[in-house]
Amino acid sequence: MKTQKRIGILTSGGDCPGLNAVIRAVVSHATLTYDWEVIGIPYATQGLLEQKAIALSRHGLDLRGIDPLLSMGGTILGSINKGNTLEHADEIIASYQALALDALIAVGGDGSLSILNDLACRGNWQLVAVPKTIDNDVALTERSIGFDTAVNTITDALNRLTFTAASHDRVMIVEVMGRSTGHLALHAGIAGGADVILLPEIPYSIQGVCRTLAELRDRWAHKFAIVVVAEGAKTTNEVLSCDPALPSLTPQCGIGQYIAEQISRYSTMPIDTRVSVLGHIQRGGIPSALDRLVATTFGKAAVDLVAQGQLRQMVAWQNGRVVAVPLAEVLAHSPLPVDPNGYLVKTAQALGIYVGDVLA
Ligand SMILES: Nc1ncnc2c1ncn2[C@@H]1O[C@H](COP(=O)(O)OP(=O)(O)OP(=O)(O)O)[C@@H](O)[C@H]1O
Ligand SMILES: O=P(O)(O)OC[C@H]1O[C@](O)(CO)[C@@H](O)[C@@H]1O
Ligand SMILES: [Mg+2]
Repeated sequence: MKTQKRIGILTSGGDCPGLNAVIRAVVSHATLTYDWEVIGIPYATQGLLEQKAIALSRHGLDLRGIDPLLSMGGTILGSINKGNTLEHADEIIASYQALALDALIAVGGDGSLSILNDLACRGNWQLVAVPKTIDNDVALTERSIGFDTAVNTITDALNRLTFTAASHDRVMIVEVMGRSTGHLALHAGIAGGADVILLPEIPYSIQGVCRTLAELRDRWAHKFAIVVVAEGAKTTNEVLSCDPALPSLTPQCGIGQYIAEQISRYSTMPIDTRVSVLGHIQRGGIPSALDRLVATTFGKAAVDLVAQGQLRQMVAWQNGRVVAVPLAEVLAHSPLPVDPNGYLVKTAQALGIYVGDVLA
């Protein structure tokens, strides 16, 4: 039996490919299967604060029947990863009632979901969460929307850099995103054939990096190399990853530039380095087939959770299936770090890739 509901959907945190695909799935399933009304809240908590609502319909953005949402990057609803949410918490909580919502589907990463979960607990909202983030650091799910596309983007960049590196016998240092975790660096580094992968979870030493580069050259006549460094990587000495005392670096300098300086300083042989900071290119592009699939199945499952009254749950990808997990448990274990003794790190080491100084 159908029960008329009015549900909201918002996207929060850094944008990523696949957000529009999840919006499409939620709107399709909620309207076609359940005959509910779906409204989009623009700019996450900012839109809630301002009580903004956009009516969403299954073919609302079509042009001559062509549906752009499945393959469009970014989010048509807009997103924020900063703001005055805490200051205006009471007003935001009240907006849920003012907008006459029966439930809210929040698509976000660990930061946003934690904020929204607090608001939901205080306001007794009917909240269902969908994990998205290129960082893949949301716990209890093997996949978050956007990660696969970002890994593909980085891997493509590594392929391109490999041939120019080889042509000039250079060491290419590629700085990638990930905040406090190294999932992006590790996955793309392995897939893109990196020689060195530096992660926040496994401290590195510059001696270890230089030793690897020397061995490549001396033992294998391999005169070029690819170094992938996560933006949050740390040294074994716990020193700041970016040394403001170095003349060419500003306090906000990237770790990629810092590693290049360190290689030049500590390597016993002359090494020509170049640094590429992939930046927000990693958040752009059309979603991969896998991200579209994950987004679509997550969107469908989130609507079903609302229908079943299973609230404060997050949809999750586990063992090739979509399941529901308690949001509080997810947040207690997020951001999820790379396991330094996990199979991916062991695979990288088995192939001779330097991944920092892992303690046995
Ligand atoms: N809706 C929001 N309102 C205000 N601040 C936010 C909001 N969403 C995120 N932030 C801030 O940004 C921080 C980092 O969020 P973060 O970017 O990690 O978002 P996320 O949801 O985890 O997604 P992602 O990690 O993919 O960007 C949060 O801890 C919080 O301080
Ligand atoms: O949009 P901003 O504020 O530049 O955020 C950048 C951060 O967001 C992410 O892209 C996703 O969390 C991180 O990998 C990166 O550190
Ligand atoms: Mg996050």
